[in-house]
Amino acid sequence: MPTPLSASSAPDVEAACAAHDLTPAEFGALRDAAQGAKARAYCPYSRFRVGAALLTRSGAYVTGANVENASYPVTTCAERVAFGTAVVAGYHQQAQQQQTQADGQQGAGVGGGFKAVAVATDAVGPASPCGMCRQCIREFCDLSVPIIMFDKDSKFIVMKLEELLPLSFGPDSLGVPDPAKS
Ligand SMILES: O=c1ccn([C@H]2C[C@H](O)[C@@H](CO)O2)c(=O)[nH]1
Repeated sequence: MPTPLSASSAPDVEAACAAHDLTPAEFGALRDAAQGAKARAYCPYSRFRVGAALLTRSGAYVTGANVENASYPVTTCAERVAFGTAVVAGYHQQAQQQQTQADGQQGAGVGGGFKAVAVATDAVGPASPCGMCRQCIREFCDLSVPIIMFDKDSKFIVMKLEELLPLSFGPDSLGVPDPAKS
């Protein structure tokens, strides 16, 4: 995690929801899911717990926590655990929904991409996703998707992906269909 951001200008929940097309219920559920996932973190080396929660456009919540390793670089961040889980469940693109249904599996609630990302830590002041995680989010989310960052006291900051990762490189840069737009 980079240096915690200042939460002094944190907007209140209602204003944040209005600005980012979320309901207060969704906002609360994202916070609870991210903080719940944080409690599952496996981080015996850093002791820095991180939880992530994704709200899918179909209304599901998918979570992840950081999973560390004695070989430090093998560690996976909470955000990337959450996206990996979501991809396997088929939430990342509309095309996956069709494929999943074609495979004869449960299609309900699957597909459609993501509406918001939340990250929770025990830091004083919200901490923001690392560069690698920003790039991972970029793979699957619209640039307008809000990233909500909660600190240990649930103080938060919300920023759009395009603010956290300007001039980003993504699937479209390689001429590949963008999962967030399919
Ligand atoms: O965006 C980030 C940045 C860091 N971490 C984790 C990795 C490691 O376990 C711990 C300290 O870097 O925090 C995350 O989960 N997400």
